[in-house]
Amino acid sequence: MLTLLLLPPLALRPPPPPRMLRMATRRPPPFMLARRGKRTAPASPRVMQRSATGVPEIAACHPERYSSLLRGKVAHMEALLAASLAAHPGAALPPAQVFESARLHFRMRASFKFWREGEGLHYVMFNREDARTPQEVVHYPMGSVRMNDLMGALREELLAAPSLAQRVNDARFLTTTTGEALVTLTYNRPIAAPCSRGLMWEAEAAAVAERLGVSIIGRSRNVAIATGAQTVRERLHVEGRGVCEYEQMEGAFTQPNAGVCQSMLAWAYDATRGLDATDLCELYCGNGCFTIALAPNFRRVVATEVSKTSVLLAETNLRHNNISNVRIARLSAEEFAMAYYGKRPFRRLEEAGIFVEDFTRRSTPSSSTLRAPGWTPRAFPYTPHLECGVLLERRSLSMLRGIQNASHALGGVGQ
Ligand SMILES: C[S@@+](CC[C@H](N)C(=O)[O-])C[C@H]1O[C@@H](n2cnc3c(N)ncnc32)[C@H](O)[C@@H]1O
Repeated sequence: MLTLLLLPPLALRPPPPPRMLRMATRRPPPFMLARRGKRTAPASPRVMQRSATGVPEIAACHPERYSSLLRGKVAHMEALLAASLAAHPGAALPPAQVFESARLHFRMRASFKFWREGEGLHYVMFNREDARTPQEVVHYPMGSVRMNDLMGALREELLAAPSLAQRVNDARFLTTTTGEALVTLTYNRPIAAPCSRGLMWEAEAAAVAERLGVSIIGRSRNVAIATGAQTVRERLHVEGRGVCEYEQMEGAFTQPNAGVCQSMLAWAYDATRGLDATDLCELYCGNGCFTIALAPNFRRVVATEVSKTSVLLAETNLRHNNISNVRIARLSAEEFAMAYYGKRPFRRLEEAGIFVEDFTRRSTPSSSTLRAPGWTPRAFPYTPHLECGVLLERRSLSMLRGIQNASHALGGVGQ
């Protein structure tokens, strides 16, 4: 049996303080203070912080520190995995394959809040520890070049277009390596009605979208208006596998770092070569990012995903890539486990043409065809996160648990 674990990114930071402690230090809500007869101090006005470079520390890249930060993360992960495997003789950790990220302009998507100061409109971000102090982002060196170009141009357009700027809350950029871009603007006002100056959002947004060469989607309560395509098309070059194409959509998960994603897909493709008599079960398949890259290596693939939008995208992506040996079901991983272990049947599986009994009974044990087990960390540049792919050969379940425990020991996951 093949187990390809793609561990979610791990937050290499100390565990949070115990919950009780945090609750004890929290201020009581204002109504409680009023009832006790105390005065509620007015909240101090929030002031936007600017940095000389236009890049707050939270968004800063430090290319000169990248290599040592990555080495530290890999060493930390190696120590955790080695400790977990120590009780299993013969289960030595093979060397990691490490894929480095571009130092700058590696993120294909990002969102920014808007902040108003007089007539001005600014992109801002907030530190995790201080959600009240907006930090101005003039440039975003982590973001793709296309995103950075768009940020300035969109801001200028918004300042000149009253119906677009009025009560705009945030901007979400989704860009691709092919130069396509989708911009989503969210609003605290109904955008289907004219703005206070009598102008319609859709008309102004369509003109701006054309000038910027993007598609703009506006979202307000219960309404979404698109000026053009609602998806962008990404093309990833996966070494050994060729080009994989993906429709992507704002709001449905996409790998943020396209360059590292290509490396991860190439690693996973290479690690699973020679398994064409084997079936693959993929949980959390998203828009089919790994499914499409790996499908040619397997006889059949069953992929599950909980988000309806992602399932639709994955099905579209299978068609675009001419893949016919994959069935996708909208099922949570927990539901799939229930079906797999015979605890509960799910009509959604049958509707997707997946018969779990058939899948489990006819799967071919594959350990004899496996290449050397391996693992690969990939970095989230300048953050404490690390994402690992691990190829496991089934020897003992307790060893598998050891690796799972290593990830839990890191104090949770984060994206
Ligand atoms: C980090 S994304 C990874 C998606 C995909 N594997 C990729 O690499 O692009 C995790 C995905 O799991 C889905 N998800 C979250 N909780 C889930 C659950 N309990 N069961 C199944 N899917 C879930 C999310 O909708 C999301 O698409």
